[in-house]
Amino acid sequence: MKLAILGYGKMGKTVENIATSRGHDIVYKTSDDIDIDRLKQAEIAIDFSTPEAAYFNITTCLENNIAIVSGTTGWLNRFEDAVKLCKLQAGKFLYASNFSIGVNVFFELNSQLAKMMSGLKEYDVKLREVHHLEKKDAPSGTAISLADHIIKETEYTNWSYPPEDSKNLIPIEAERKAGVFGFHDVTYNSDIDTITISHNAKSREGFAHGAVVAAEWIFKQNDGVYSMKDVLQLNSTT
Ligand SMILES: NC(=O)C1=CN([C@@H]2O[C@H](COP(=O)(O)OP(=O)(O)OC[C@H]3O[C@@H](n4cnc5c(N)ncnc54)[C@H](OP(=O)(O)O)[C@@H]3O)[C@@H](O)[C@H]2O)C=CC1
Ligand SMILES: O=C(O)C1=N[C@H](C(=O)O)C[C@H](O)C1
Repeated sequence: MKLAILGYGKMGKTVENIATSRGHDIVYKTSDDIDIDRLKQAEIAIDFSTPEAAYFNITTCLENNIAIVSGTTGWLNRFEDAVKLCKLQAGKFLYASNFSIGVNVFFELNSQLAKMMSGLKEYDVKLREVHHLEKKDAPSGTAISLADHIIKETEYTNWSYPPEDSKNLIPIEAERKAGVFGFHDVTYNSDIDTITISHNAKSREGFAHGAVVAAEWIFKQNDGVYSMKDVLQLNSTT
């Protein structure tokens, strides 16, 4: 594929390595506003930019008939607008708060655990995420996805960050620590015991590999709005 990389930072560079090793051509990469003529040389774009830039990057791709895969977090208040534009343009758009296979398995586990815990009122749930010091947004997109999946299966109505003491809200704690690529845990606590599930990323490779696999996958699909669930087809009951 002829690939554009929008956001040539830590993730953009990792995507470049993996995409090149899988035989793709990087025809355009930028850490700045898009040059549309150069973007149009690509068949598909992968965006790992900033919360401020992502919506513009995604919509620019859709308006120019370039399939777009985005992993940028912290811009989701505009997600539905991007979906509408994708449908209007008959484009291809895939977003994931986390592209790693392990986290997508963890998402399934989290949903199944939430379903099991939903009737057990003696337990309270809490989420925690730890990331490197350069991360711009908090809480992480992955933590928000985990919270949204729990809300679907339980009577919690929303999440809180910074954590609030409320029965209806899932508290999310965020910590910033040098060298952490991405750690998430979900804990159910009662007076009797504690249940915790966690995921720890050992590098950025899993995120970048998942994004390139998602780009290869969407390249072959008809127009539409897709997620990693569509790409991975994980065998789950949720
Ligand atoms: N979904 C997933 O699996 C993952 C998602 N992420 C998310 O991806 C995003 C990027 O993460 P990371 O690579 O670590 O961050 P970096 O800060 O290392 O990279 C972001 C890059 O975007 C550049 N940038 C700034 N403005 C624009 C613009 N208008 N268009 C294109 N690029 C621009 C920045 O340039 P400059 O430095 O000059 O400002 C920088 O090079 C974050 O939102 C992060 O949460 C990260 C890992 C996995
Ligand atoms: O900024 C990061 O590094 C990461 N961001 C994503 C998020 O916000 O969930 C995914 C991963 O945890 C790494």
